[in-house]
Amino acid sequence: MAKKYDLLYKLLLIGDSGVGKTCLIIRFSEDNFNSTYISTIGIDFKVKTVEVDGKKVKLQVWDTAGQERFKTITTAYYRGAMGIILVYDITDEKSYENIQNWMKSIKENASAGVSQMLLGNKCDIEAKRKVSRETGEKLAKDHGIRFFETSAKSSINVDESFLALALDILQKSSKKPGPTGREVKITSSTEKKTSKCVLL
Ligand SMILES: Nc1nc2c(ncn2[C@@H]2O[C@H](COP(=O)(O)OP(=O)(O)OP(=O)(O)O)[C@@H](O)[C@H]2O)c(=O)[nH]1
Repeated sequence: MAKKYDLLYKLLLIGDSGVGKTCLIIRFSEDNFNSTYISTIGIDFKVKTVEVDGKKVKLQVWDTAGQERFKTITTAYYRGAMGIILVYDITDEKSYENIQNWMKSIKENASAGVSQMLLGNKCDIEAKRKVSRETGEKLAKDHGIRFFETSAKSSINVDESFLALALDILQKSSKKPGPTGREVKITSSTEKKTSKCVLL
């Protein structure tokens, strides 16, 4: 029987409660969105196999509870992650300010050299925006990590961001990261989905 995947990557989403971590994972794994808010208790995961640079990569995406009371449980999962996705809500300044604390938590708990990425979610509700795109971009740039504004609701930059992180991990683990670089193969249509939010 043909092997179902070539590589298995464990990704972890962290960020304040209510920023949309669960919705981003559901959009990515099931292409679905539900506006009913059920706060995650502890930790959960979903899987999706994608194609990155000609390889079948099974992404095991771990969803953590943003609430402080679950911190001890969730930080225990940092160590096994190959990629960590930091999420804030563009309509909630506090969730953006707290990214610094989440980054500190990565330093304390994750493996050195873990690939990271910053997402400003809920970019579909521009009218309620409190954090500018430039602010998010700058923070990511200062830390040398990728940045996307996303919308789990309108399906903007969700596949693109997960695939970009998977590519980062693949390149990091590759023995021959030559100067020519490697390309991520995004098979879904990216044009119409990236209209509202800028992709770096
Ligand atoms: N407009 C809009 N609402 C969103 C988006 N993503 C999530 N939401 C809403 O935000 C609320 C919280 O979403 P969740 O995905 O449960 O948030 P979370 O970060 O997983 O929260 P915790 O599990 O408590 O850590 C829900 O009511 C969602 O419907 C988005 O892209 N746009």
